[in-house]
Amino acid sequence: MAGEVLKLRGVGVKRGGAELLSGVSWEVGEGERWVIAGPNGAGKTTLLQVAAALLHPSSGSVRVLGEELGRTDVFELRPRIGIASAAVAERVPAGETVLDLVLTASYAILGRWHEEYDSTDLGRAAALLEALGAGDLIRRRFDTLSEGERKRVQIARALMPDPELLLLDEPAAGLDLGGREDLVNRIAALADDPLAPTMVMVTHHVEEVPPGVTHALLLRKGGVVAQGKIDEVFAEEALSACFGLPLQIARQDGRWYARAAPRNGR
Ligand SMILES: Nc1ncnc2c1ncn2[C@@H]1O[C@H](COP(=O)(O)OP(=O)(O)OP(=O)(O)O)[C@@H](O)[C@H]1O
Repeated sequence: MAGEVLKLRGVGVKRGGAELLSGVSWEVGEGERWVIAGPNGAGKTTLLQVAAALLHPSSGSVRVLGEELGRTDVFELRPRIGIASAAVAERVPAGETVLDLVLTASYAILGRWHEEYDSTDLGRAAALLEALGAGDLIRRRFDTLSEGERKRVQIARALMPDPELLLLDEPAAGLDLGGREDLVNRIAALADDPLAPTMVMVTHHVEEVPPGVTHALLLRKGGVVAQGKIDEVFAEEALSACFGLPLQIARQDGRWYARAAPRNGR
């Protein structure tokens, strides 16, 4: 395998008596593009939070970018990881501008204070927003943006610190069809870019998986159903077991489609 980016061994997470994850072992190599898929409540966000060094597991071991959680300063580790998630978006201070939201990612903080940013920082933030199709939003307040605009700005923020690991939690959730397709294309461009960081995205919908994703992990009830190369994992048997219903899967032009298997030939 290419250089190791994530290594989880027997990871469990318990909260309030509930087992959110159990026995999760998973390795991600440098340059790989992963999707974590599974039904509501499967533990996808929890797993991403562990990978982001935002959540410490109750059991097992986690190594992120060569650092063992529990034995490393997570405040030094976190700026090496870019994350876009609803949990981050919810904590954006009222009135924060798009530019400040992207800039503050350099310090892995939310809310501009008295930090200094130079023209290189400003140029990078502007270029990233431009690349995500959000260049004209730079002076806007984040809290006035549409859902689709917010998603693109969040990805620009996640990329700002030039992370070694990029984590996207349901990047297309809440988008209309045009917005979803636009975002899938933008993530596909990232996935294709050999200079882009190792990437892990979470989704419920196989239709949201961009071409260029190389690996998949299927989660159900906190446990791994299947993981490995996407062509092998996105098979009818494994996806049906993961989502708990018989599915038919199709692939066209690098995109995946799923529907419930017809009953009685209908
Ligand atoms: N603090 C908590 N205490 C108890 N249960 C929790 C807590 N936080 C999350 N859960 C439960 O853990 C399970 C996994 O949650 P998680 O958000 O990781 O799932 P998910 O796969 O991302 O779900 P979704 O697709 O619906 O976003 C859910 O059943 C959730 O209700």
